[in-house]
Amino acid sequence: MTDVLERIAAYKREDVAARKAARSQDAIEALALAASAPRGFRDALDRKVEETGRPALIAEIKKASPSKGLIRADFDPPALARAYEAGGAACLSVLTDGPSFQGDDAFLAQARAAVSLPCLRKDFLVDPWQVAESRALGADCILIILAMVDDALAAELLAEAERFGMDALIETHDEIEMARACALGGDLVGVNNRSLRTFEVDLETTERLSMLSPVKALLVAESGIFTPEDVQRVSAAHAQAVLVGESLMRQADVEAATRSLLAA
Ligand SMILES: O=C(O)c1ccccc1NCC(=O)[C@H](O)[C@H](O)COP(=O)(O)O
Repeated sequence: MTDVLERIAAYKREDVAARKAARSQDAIEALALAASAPRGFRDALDRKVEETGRPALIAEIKKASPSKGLIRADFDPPALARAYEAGGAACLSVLTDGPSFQGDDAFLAQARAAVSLPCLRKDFLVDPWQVAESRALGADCILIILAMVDDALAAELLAEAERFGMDALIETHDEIEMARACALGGDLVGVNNRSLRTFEVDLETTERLSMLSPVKALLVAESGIFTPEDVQRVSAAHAQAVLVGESLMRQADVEAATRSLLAA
């Protein structure tokens, strides 16, 4: 039986093939180079940690997910981006995948235009062409999910991100992926507390893997963070940033909820 990650990878490959047929590498590179300059994503996280002495927040704009269905019906990316910025987020993560997350490429540009925060394009990269596309859409950072790509493709995605002046968040979920992240040499490493195959969420994943992360990398704890105590817990395990979606997306007052989450 295929799991959700395999299903997503399969439709992404088809989608990318169609997008590449419509826009050559040269055409997408021209758009990437014409996009407004990248905002330093890792630098913004470093600055926030320095300024507050607490983990920095990557706040996610997420309408729906495969594990939870519809999360927020009243969905306005620019308003959500402004609420996150006012509440103290360091960076944004914007889901652009349509079939599984009800995302849209346009959400990224809309959210980014509303704030001065750097933005991660949260999507599933299976082809280096998507890095130039992400930059063309305005992304400051891409996501490399090691569960979805082999080492050669991960290295290509990372090199493309560097070529376009972007950051790359390298996502891991187990010891083998963390060893692969160390070998890749990126400086922004995430531990996803959610298994993207079973949807099981456990903050112990961050606790287990954090000591294995590359020394020079900033460590991001991703998924399943609902309370200030959860932030404290992953901070005690040396996470310097948290990536939070659902718990903030479900609040009526997103700005106040963001501030409360960071108040610990
Ligand atoms: O969220 C899901 O159900 C999901 C399923 C399959 C692949 C990826 C998935 N989520 C992507 C993420 O990593 C999360 O959106 C992100 O870490 C925020 O998580 P949360 O705070 O738990 O919404």
